[in-house]
Amino acid sequence: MGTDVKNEATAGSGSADAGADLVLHASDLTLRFGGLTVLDKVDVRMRRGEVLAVIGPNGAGKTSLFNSLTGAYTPQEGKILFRSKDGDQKSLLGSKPHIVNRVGLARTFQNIRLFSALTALENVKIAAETRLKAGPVSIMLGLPNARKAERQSDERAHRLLRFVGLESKLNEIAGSLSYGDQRSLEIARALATDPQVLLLDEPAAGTNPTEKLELEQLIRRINTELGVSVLLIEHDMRLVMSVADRVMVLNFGKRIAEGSPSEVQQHPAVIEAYLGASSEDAEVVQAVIAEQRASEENDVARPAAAPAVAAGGADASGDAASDGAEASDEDAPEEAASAEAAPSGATTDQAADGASPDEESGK
Ligand SMILES: Nc1ncnc2c1ncn2[C@@H]1O[C@H](COP(=O)(O)OP(=O)(O)OP(=O)(O)O)[C@@H](O)[C@H]1O
Repeated sequence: MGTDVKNEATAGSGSADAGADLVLHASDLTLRFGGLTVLDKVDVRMRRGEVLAVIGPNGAGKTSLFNSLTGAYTPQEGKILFRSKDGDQKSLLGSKPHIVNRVGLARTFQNIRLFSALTALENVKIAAETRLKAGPVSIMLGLPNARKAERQSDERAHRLLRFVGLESKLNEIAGSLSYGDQRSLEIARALATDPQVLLLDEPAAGTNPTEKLELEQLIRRINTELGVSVLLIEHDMRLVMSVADRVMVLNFGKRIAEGSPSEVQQHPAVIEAYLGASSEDAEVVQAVIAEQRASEENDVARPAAAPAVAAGGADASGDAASDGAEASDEDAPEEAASAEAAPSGATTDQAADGASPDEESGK
C-alpha cells in the first residue's frame, strides 16, 4: 500500500506528540542479521504512564524490537534514550541487559523463563535481591545489613506475589504451576526489579479465557496502581484493544501505523498487513469488516472492543504465533545473531538479574 505512515498514521489523538513526557524514545532503530533487515528505522515514542502495544504479523520484528530495547540485541543504527522519573536521561543502545534492567526496564519472555525447580517465592526473591544494597560479602558473613536486605526482599516478594494473585502458591515449585500462573509469576519477578517500564512479550499466549481476563486486569493495575509504563507485544487483539492507550504496528520491520486502538484498527495499511499475513487471518479480518459494515448499515452501535484486525489476530494468529516462535528460534541461529547484532552476554547477565534464567534467543 506504500503509505507514508509517519505523516498519515501518527496523526490524530493517538500520536505521541513532541511535548509528551517520553520515558522511552528510540529513533531510527535499524537491526540487520546478514542481509536480513529485521528492524528498519523504527521509532518508538513511549509516554510515561501509558500502555503502548506493539502488534504485527508473525515475523514483523516485535520481539527483535524488545530485544533491541533491552540489550539482548544491539542494533547497528539508531538511538535508544530512557528518561527516568527524576529526569535523568540515559542512552541504552549497546548496554547489556542487566544494565538496562538496573536503569529501569524489565521484561518477560514469549517462552516463559523461570527457575522451574525453585518455588514461586524463591523466583521472585532472586529478582528482588538484585535491588538490594548489601554486597555478596556481607551476605556471606550474614552481617546486619545483609539480614535486613534479605528481610526486605522477602517482604517485597510476598507483596508482589499477592499483587499478581499467587499468594496461596508461593511455596509451590514454579515448574508445577499452571501456564497462566507461570506467566503471572514471570510478571511478579520482572516487577521485583522495580522497573519504570515493563515489557511484556505475548503474556496471553497459552492462557485460557479466564486467565486472559485476569491478565487484562493485572496489566491495568500494574499501570495504574504501580505507575509502571507498559510496552506490550500481543497477538490477542481483544486484549490489546482493551488495555492499550496507543498501538504501534510493525510489518516487515517497519512501523506502518501508530495511533489509538480505534485509529489503528481502521488503518488501511494495518488491514492490508494482516490480510497479507495468512489466508486464515485474511478470512477472519474480511468477515469482521463485513460484519462491521452490516452493523453500520443497520445503524447498530458496535461494542468498543470488537476490532477489525483484532479478531484476525486473536485466535488465528495466536496459534500461528507459537508456530512462528518455534520457527524463528530455529531460523535464528546464534551464529547469525553474533555475526552482526550480537546478543550481548544475555545468559549470565539476565540470570544474575533474576530476569531470565536461560536467555538464548530473546524469545
Ligand atoms: N537472532 C536472530 N538471527 C537471525 N534472524 C533473526 C534473529 N532474531 C530474529 N530474527 C529474524 O527477524 C525476523 C523478525 O523476528 P521476530 O521474532 O522479531 O518477529 P515477531 O514479530 O516477534 O514474530 P512473532 O509474532 O512470530 O513472535 C524474523 O525473520 C526472524 O527470523
